[in-house]
Amino acid sequence: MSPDQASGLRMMNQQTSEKVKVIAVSGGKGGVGKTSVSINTAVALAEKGKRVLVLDADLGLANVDVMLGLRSDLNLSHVLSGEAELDDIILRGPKGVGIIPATSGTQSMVELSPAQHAGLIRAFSEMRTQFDILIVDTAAGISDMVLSFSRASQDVVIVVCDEPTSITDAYAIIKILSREHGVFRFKIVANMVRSLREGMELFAKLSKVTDRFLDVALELVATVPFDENLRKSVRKQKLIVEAFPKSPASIAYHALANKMITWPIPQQPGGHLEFFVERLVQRPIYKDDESE
Ligand SMILES: Nc1ncnc2c1ncn2[C@@H]1O[C@H](COP(=O)(O)OP(=O)(O)OP(=O)(O)O)[C@@H](O)[C@H]1O
Repeated sequence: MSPDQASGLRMMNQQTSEKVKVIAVSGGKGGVGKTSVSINTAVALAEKGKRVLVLDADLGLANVDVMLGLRSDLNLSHVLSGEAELDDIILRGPKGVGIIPATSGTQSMVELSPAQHAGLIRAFSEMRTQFDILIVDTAAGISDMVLSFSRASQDVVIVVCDEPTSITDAYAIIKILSREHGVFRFKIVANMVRSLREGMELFAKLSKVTDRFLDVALELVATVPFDENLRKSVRKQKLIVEAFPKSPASIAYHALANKMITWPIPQQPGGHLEFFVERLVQRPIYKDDESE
């Protein structure tokens, strides 16, 4: 770490005296409902009085634009290049939820130049926006970027739906994160299910393969029903938790938000945001070339 980065982290330590919870939402396969889970749960958390930031690392701004009608020409890449401050690029969504549009490129965080590393750390350390919870909506697939964000977060939520490709992709991301990045605990959201029972069966299917081949702990943290009102709310450019607060999926997002609030923040130095940024730019510590 360069002296510049170290001083940036120290500064962040002083400024972020309050602990921040960082939660990554991944899934492997696209279209499983990561963004819906991230944004709706973020708004549900905000309704419960939490200050929430969503880092939209999902490819492009299309999602946020379509779902919330928000547009921006600036994203994280402008922050990394020093053209903008993090505070300048934060969009305000419903209930004051802050949204950081990430870069739409596929550049990996571990491949950032030293200057960009320092820029990222400085950007977070100088951020004036105060918040309690950072939700990182990662991109589809298992790129380095997705892996770095997941590794750097305190909790990794994996969204899965009952399709063979979704289960295979969820397994693949859990495998890489556990074998190569030292992440062993995963919180599973069963999405688009028809009943609680179907959600539990889906969880059981995934657990069966992970138990057999991997040394990981999975926990089912939410079962989100298939809900037509999601599509209807997208058409209204509103979130379902706003447009249809009593709808089954909205109720599930609120239940997940209630759980998130209870997830402990580790007492290690990792409780703070600087730990997130430090880990984001670090190379993987664990390397296991064994393959199945
Ligand atoms: N529980 C649900 N019931 C019905 N439709 C859903 C549900 N969850 C998500 N969807 C719909 O599925 C589509 C994909 O959802 P979303 O954009 O949240 O997925 P994603 O995993 O973020 O996808 P990508 O990574 O490709 O952006 C959207 O049209 C969304 O409205």
